[in-house]
Amino acid sequence: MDGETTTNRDISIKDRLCGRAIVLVGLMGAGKTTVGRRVATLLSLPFVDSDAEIETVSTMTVPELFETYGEPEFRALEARVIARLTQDGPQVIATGGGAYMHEATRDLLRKKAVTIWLNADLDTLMDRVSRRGDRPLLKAADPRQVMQELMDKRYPIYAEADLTVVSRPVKREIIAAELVEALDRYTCESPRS
Ligand SMILES: Nc1ncnc2c1ncn2[C@@H]1O[C@H](COP(=O)(O)OP(=O)(O)O)[C@@H](O)[C@H]1O
Ligand SMILES: O=C(O)C1=C[C@@H](OP(=O)(O)O)[C@@H](O)[C@H](O)C1
Ligand SMILES: [Mg+2]
Repeated sequence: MDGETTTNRDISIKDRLCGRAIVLVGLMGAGKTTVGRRVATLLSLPFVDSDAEIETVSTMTVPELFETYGEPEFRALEARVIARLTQDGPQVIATGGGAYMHEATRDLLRKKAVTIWLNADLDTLMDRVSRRGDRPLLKAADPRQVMQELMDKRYPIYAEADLTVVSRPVKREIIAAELVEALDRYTCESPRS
């Protein structure tokens, strides 16, 4: 079977979501945007990326928002955008790496979503983020050190997500398939009516 076929199992997962969104959390470079889009295709669900949505509503890029208004304003906007997106029912939402650190966002997602942490090691993350320079937090003298500090601070919080999938240097289709399998198991074991 190819990686893009929607099966009866995938349709059942959608039913068992009972209106919840599938929300990907994790550090920059974990693959939330890339894998999230594939999972949405597999499950025939809409896909939205919170950074892209923020850029649409603000008509600014994420780096411009950080530069013009600072990180606290970006975080406030991010929390509002995610709160709105979770009203829209079953869909796959890729969040920006800092979104799940916001306590009110975590509380909301506990009720409205199945959350999945894409957990990657430092080498994998650095390899992936080094391809683009559009992450303001990494515009530092030692981006690897910044990433390590973010791992130390954020991984205990990401671990609160409903599910964890290990993101590693294998094809993105494999990670997407593992995520769907994890969702299948989880929605069977934790049904909601
Ligand atoms: N499984 C994978 N294998 C190889 N490259 C990947 C994989 N997942 C993501 N990438 C690449 O890594 C980079 C960061 O991925 P992205 O989805 O933007 O991460 P995030 O949204 O978590 O910051 C992108 O260039 C993407 O194409
Ligand atoms: O980790 C973070 O705080 C951030 C992650 C980015 O998104 P990705 O995780 O999709 O790279 C983006 O929201 C912003 O640069 C801040
Ligand atoms: Mg992303």
